[in-house]
Order: sequence, then structure tokens, then C-alpha cells
Amino acid sequence: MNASSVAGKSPLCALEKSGQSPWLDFVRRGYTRDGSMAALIEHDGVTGVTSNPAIFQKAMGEGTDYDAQFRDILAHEIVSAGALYERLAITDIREVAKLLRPVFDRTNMTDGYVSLEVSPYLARDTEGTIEEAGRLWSAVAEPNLMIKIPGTKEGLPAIERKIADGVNINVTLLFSLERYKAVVEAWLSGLEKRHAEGKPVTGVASVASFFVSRVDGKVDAEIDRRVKAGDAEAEALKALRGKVAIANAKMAYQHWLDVMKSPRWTKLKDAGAQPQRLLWASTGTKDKAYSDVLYVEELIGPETVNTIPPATLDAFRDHGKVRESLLENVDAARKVMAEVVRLKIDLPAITARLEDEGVVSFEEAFDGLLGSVAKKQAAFLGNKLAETKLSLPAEFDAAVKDGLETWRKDGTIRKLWARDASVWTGTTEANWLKWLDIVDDRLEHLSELEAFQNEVKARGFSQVLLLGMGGSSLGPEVLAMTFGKHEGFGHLYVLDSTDPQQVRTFEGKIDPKETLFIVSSKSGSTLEPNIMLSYFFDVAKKAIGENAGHHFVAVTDPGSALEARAKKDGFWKVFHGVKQIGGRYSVLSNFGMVPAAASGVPLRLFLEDALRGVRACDASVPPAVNPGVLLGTVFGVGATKFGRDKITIIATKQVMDFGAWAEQLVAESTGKQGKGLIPIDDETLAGPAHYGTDRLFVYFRLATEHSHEQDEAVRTLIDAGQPVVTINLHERRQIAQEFFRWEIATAVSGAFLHINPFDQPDVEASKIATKKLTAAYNETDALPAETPFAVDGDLAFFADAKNAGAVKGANAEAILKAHFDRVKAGDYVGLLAYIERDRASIEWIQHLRLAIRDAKTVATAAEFGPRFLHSTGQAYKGGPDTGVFLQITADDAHDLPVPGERYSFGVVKAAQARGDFDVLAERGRRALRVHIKGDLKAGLARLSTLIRAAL
Ligand SMILES: O=C(CO)[C@@H](O)[C@H](O)[C@H](O)[C@H](O)COP(=O)(O)O
Ligand SMILES: O=C[C@H](O)COP(=O)(O)O
Repeated sequence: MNASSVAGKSPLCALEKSGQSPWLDFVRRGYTRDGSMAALIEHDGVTGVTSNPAIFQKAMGEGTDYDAQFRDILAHEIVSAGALYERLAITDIREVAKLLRPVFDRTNMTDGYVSLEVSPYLARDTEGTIEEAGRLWSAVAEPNLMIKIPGTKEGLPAIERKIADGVNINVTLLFSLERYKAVVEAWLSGLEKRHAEGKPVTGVASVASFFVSRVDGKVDAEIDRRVKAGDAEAEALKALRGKVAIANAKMAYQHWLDVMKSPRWTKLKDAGAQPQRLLWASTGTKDKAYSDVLYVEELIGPETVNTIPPATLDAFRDHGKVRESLLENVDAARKVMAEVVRLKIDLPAITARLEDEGVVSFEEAFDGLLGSVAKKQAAFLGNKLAETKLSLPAEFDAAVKDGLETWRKDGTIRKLWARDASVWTGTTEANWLKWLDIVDDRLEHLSELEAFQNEVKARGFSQVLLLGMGGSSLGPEVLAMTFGKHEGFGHLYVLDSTDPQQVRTFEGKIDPKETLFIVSSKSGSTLEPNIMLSYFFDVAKKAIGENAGHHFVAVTDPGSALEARAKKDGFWKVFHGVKQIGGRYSVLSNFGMVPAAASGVPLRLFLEDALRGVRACDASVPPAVNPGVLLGTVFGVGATKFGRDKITIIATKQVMDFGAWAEQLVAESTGKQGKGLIPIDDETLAGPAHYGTDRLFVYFRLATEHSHEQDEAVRTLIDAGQPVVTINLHERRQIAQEFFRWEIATAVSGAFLHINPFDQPDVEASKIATKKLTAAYNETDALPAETPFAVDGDLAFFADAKNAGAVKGANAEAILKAHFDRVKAGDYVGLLAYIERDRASIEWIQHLRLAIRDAKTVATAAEFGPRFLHSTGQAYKGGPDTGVFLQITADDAHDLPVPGERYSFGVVKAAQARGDFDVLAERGRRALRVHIKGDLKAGLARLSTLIRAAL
């Protein structure tokens, strides 16, 4: 695009004499900065500039013009793609505003404006538009700015309101005379309101952008269709080709002239108001059969604006002719409009469609723009963001792309962030979404957490023992396992069991005089943390005396029973959780951050990393490049369309505990109403032959670890057609961003499954069943009697009548064989062991699960009770009926009393196992319980031998 070399000689300059302001429908940083824009203003008489999402898409989506600012922002801040775009756009707009400022001053605020449009996603959202228009107006802070608001029905009240607020408004996306009239009404009312409030109306500028060429585009197509179909009025129709848009515009101008004569306007004018000018937009010629300057030459008239795209501007400079065309042949234009009616061209329908399509096309341009910004951002951030690689079979990959596209079209990620429950089941979901803001919130309150961290360090604890279950323990466990011990801080231990031996083992790991105890329970009423607290408070009291409470902190939701108990027992501190965050989504709230602080995790770095995850998954980041939506879509599509519902998490060593947290999140969130994802964690990787077609692998990989063999094994799976998502972390701390990404992914997969990912009805059910049993114990000093349906040596078998009937056999091996014979392709086997979770039992259960996997080619879960009850237990009971469960219980070699209760830890654990089994049976699951009597080690060895023989 060239400016005329001789000032004042460009035909564009002649437009000014006819009272029309030529504006440029284009912005680009390079163009502003290399003097081209200034030359247009100086030599071609360009007196204004407009931008829109499509213009910015081209500007920012291509080339390197914006790279320097990208780098600069990203070096100092953690921002979303939407915020980045806005910063870049605001810089552009301010630079253009400065170039136009002399015009603005010279014309006494009549001209010299640059326009910035509100987000196109808000075109149907009055309140959102009002808020954003105000925000952008303040952010740009230039008097010659115009905020563009679409003239949709929803835009009208926003236009009136912002005019009344004194904001310059460019009303865009106008196609019909009717809507234009409504816009004039909104503008006048806005000014009147302002005037009535005693505020100045001088200097409140406005234009109404009437789109021209798009009208011809649609009308001409309709004419061509009818002519082709042999319409009897073919000649009359053809005569209208290329005429309707201009006639339509002329009618708008006539209306404007009437308004300018109205007493209503005169009053405002006398008060110092300036007219809202008509602006011709969409003035580039689309139909090559027409003159390339048609929509400039034919629309020239006093007090109007034409915003001209670059190519049309060049053409007009080259051969444009200026005449006052707008007032010419007005009667002929009226006749054109009458013909439109006579020939039954449904102009109202056409303009309504143009508006809808206009909104959608700007949304799409914005999606494209934000997608490019997000991609560039990820490239500039490099190793600061974990990478995601999808290796999916073609059909699966195509379905994921479809799923992402649907999410994009429906704007679902924005709905999710807007807490719109219709994303899921439209029930209580909106009450459970505070985790979306928790990282920002914790960063805002970082000083409190840091102060606590310093105090903990100063007190020099050698150990930190966290007592909690599920959402209150698994996140802290990941921190402990991933980061290990930090210099100057105690070792973080996490106890989440009622197994007496395990409680005892943990007691042996600590010196109560040197231990900080963290009791974590959102509800404050969960059985396990409460009895663990009773036990360890007693231990501490014996070691420390009356001040034992000073070694305890509680993390709990405000007003819980635990909070009351903490106060009563003189706890050092109570930290609050957020009620609107469910346990499994709470790791980045105080439930994760307090143990992180106490164990010396660098809090700011950790939270900033989490924030990178939050921003990467922001509402403004389109699905295809939004890591949370991407992962959630793969999960959702995999499960619903391809039966790949066993989310098999493979991890490199240093980050492997993440799987234990992720399995709770995924299983408890999605496994309900007979649907859901079954996470399979820590199942040693094997060759493709060991896997069925129900698997989806997630390879969670720390790039700095040596993982060549695992990489190769994963490659073999991919080559064999198994779907694999590889998540590559560049450093361990990136688990912080993964926490958030998996939360979004889980919520997204919940939408695909049409379930509420924030409740856990079946976990509650087994808690109730357990409570009944412990209550019975308190009354009778015994759990209700139970009778095994078979006994073989040290093994006793229990089941409900239906399961017992299905697994009948002469001895243990036959029973186990009958049970495992029920496993079929697509099922999974869950080993649910209510024993101490120590190295030996982990090894035992791992070996056994692999034997089952390899014999049956099914997924396996190796879980310890009662830990899993607060985790995968939900999906086992409420999810798809594809689980075959073997519950393993045992006599406790040594029991432990629970201070203040009649029951012991052993009794509680037994009640939990029975409650668990009862609910599994109630849900019709294939389940069998085997109880090991006497020596556990010998019993486990025998059981393993028998199962192997039975497979
Ligand atoms: O609305 C304004 C100015 O107010 C313009 O920037 C407007 O968005 C553009 O002229 C149109 O989007 C261009 O339309 P088209 O040439 O793509 O049909
Ligand atoms: O996952 C959450 C567990 O069920 C524990 O709940 P809580 O934090 O209320 O004790």
C-alpha cells in the first residue's frame, strides 16, 4: 500500500472536500512503525483507522512484527493468550491513536479516531460487553479511541450505557435499516441520559458502521439462485444485481438526515454533542464483475466515513473518482428497495443471517488469532511449559479433532470458565469450581504461606507427618515423593491408612518432639483423619506434655468439627480450605500448599509454575492448543467412541507418584452412573501383546531422567496402534502445572461423559456402610457376625449370595478360578488389599497384578484399603460394570486402640472393608473377598500361588 507522493493530490484527499472521512480498515505493527501509516495520514488524507478480530488475526498470526513484545511480556509475566493478545492490540491501537492525534486535535474531536473491538465472544452478552468496553477504554486511555461494539440486539443496551458513560463508540456489524434505527435510538438515549445527569456531551464521539458489500454478496447469490431456477422475474431480478447494498446504505443515510433535523437531536447538539456519523464498512469489492472502487465511489456524502481496506484504498488512489454520490438518485434507490420487496427477496432474513454469520466469522477469526498467539507463546516459553504429544491411530485422531472443533464452535471452554453448569449435567457443578481461581488466590496470599514456612523452618522440625485421606493426602504425597526432603526442613510423611501396622510403622518413623503434625480434612468429619489425630495427639501428649497442640496444624474447611477440635486442643494453626473446591481438586489450595510450605517446597516458584498451567488452560485458549481441553477430549472421545476407558498412566521414576493423585481425580470424578474412566496406575509397561483395545496410555515423562528403555517400549506400543499421549515435563516442578491441567482435563472429560465430575455418590455410600458397622461395634463390642461361604486352610472366602453362587468351588483354587473365569476382554481386575502398604506388600501385589494382566490380557489395578476408598473406589462402584474385584483382608498381627473409642484401628479397617464389599455387591459388581488367617506373609504367598494356578 502506497501513500500518494504529492500531498493533497490523492483522490482520497478529495473525499474530505465532500465531507467524507477516509479511514483505513487495517492495522499492523510493522506498518505503523515503518512510517507507512503516517504517510497515509499525511499524503492521502486518511483521518481514522479501524481494526477488527480478522484484521488482528492477519497481523499477529503472521510474521515476526510482534515477537519482541511477546518476549518482553513473557519475560516478566505469566499471562493467558487472551491477555497477551489484548496487550499487543492495545499497544498497536495506542500507537495508531498517537499518529492520529494531530487530526483529532485539528478537527476538534470530529475525526482522527482509531477503533478497537470488544471480544467477539461477547456479541450476545450485554453485561460482558459493558464490562469489557469500560476495561478497554481505560486500558488504552487515549481520547481518540473508539470502542467497537457489535450492533446486535444484546449490544444495543451496552451501546446506550457506554455512550452515557462518555465512551466513544463505533457500532459495528450493522446490515439492516431497522437495526440502524435502533442504534441511533440507543446513541441518542445514551447522550440524553448523560445530559440529564449533568455530564458534558461534548466530545462523546460515535460512528455506526453499516456493512455494505456483504449485503450484495448475499442478495446477488439469492438472485443468481432464482434466475438459475428459471424464476419468471429473472430480468427484474438481474437488474437488482450489485444495487441493493448501495440502495440500503442510501436509505440509512436518509434516516440519518431525518434524525439530524429532529428536535431531539437539536437539543443535544445545542448542548455541544457531535453527530453519530454513518461509517461504510465492508467496502472492498468482492465480485470481480464490479468496479474495484464501487463501494467508495457510490457512497460519498457529507459527514460520513468510509473505512477502506488497503487494496481498495490503493485502487481508489489510482483511479477513484469523487462525486457526492450519496444524495444522488435517492428515488432510484427507493425503487430498488421497493423492487426487493415486490420480488420477495427477504432482506430482513438476509440481514439477520449476515449478522449471525458476521458474529460467527469474527469469533472464528478470534479463535484463529488466539490459537496463533497461544502457539507462539508456547514456543517462546519453551521448556517452561510441559509438552504434549498425541500419538493416536488415525480414526481416533480424527474423532479428537472433531471433538475439539465442537468445543471450539460451542465456546465450551469459555462456558466452563464462566461456571456454566450446562457444560455437564446442569445441576450443582457451578458450586464446585473455585479451583479455577485458587492459584491466583494463593499467589495473592503468598506472604501468609511464606511466613508459615519461615516459622516452620525456624522451629526446626525434623519430620512433618500429614494425616489425611484421598484429596487431603494424595497431593501432599506427590510433593513428598517427587521433591524429597528439602534442606532445612523436616521429611514429609503422609499417612492415609487405618491399618494398625501401618500406623505403627509411621509412628516409628517420627520423633513426636521434633514432628509437625498436619491434620488434613476438608469436611473435618472423615473417620480416618479423626482417629489418626486421636492416636497421634495421644502420642504427642505423652512425649511433649500439655503443649502437644503446638505441634499440630489443621487444614480444614471453615467451621468444620476439626476446626473446633483444633481450637479446643490448642493447635498451633488452622488453615482454611475453600468449601467450593472438592477434595480431589484441592491440591493447589491450602490442602497442598500447607504441606508444601511445611516441607520446604519453594512456594513462589511452585505456584508460578502452576499459574503457567492455569494460563495455558485459560478460557481464551482455543481447545486445539489448550493442554487441558486437549487431554480431556482425548479421554472423553477415547472412552465414549472407542471404548478406550482404561487410562493407563506410565511414568518415569521421579514423577511416578503423580499417578496416584491423578487416578483419584480421574476415577472419583468420572466413575459414576455406570460410566467413567478407569485409571490404571503403576502397572509395569509390557509389550503390545499384553494390552487389549480398551487402553489409552498416558506417558508422563520427566525429560531430564534417563528413560531410553521406557521410551522405546512406548514407541513399540505406538507402532502397534495403541493410543499414547506423551506429557513431557522439563523439570519436576512442572507437576504443578500438570495438577491444574489434569483438573481441567478431568472436568472436560466429564462433559463428554455427561456426568457431574464434582460429586462422589458411591464414596459416600461406602462411608455410610462403614459408619453403620462401627456404630454397631460401639453398641455390642463386636462387628456383626459374618460367615464365610468357604474355608480352605488359612483362607476364608466371603461374598454376597449372588457372587458366592457364581464362584462356587471345592477348594480355594477352584473358587479363585471361577472368580477369575468371569473376567472377559475389556474388563479390569482390581486387587483391593486391606493390609499394610509397605515395600513387601507392594511388590506382592504388583507381581500378582502383572500375572493377571498377562494371563487375561486385561487392565489391572493394585490398590490398598482404605486408601483407595477415597480415590478409585468411586469408579469401582459407580463406574462401568467392567471390574472384577478380589478384596484381600487379613487378621491383624497387632491391633492399636483408638483413644477415646471402643473400637480399635483394626476394627475400623475391618468395617471399612466390609462396607466397601457391601456396596460393591449392592451395585452388582463381580467381587470376592478372601480373608487370610494367621501369618500374613505365608497367607499372601499361598494366595498368590493359588491365583496363578487359577488363571
Ligand atoms: O466495522 C468496521 C469498522 O467499524 C470494519 O473494520 C469492519 O469490521 C470491516 O470493514 C469488515 O469486517 C470488512 O468486511 P468484509 O470486507 O470482510 O466484508
Ligand atoms: O478425597 C477426600 C477424602 O474423602 C477425605 O475427605 P476429607 O478431606 O473431607 O477428610
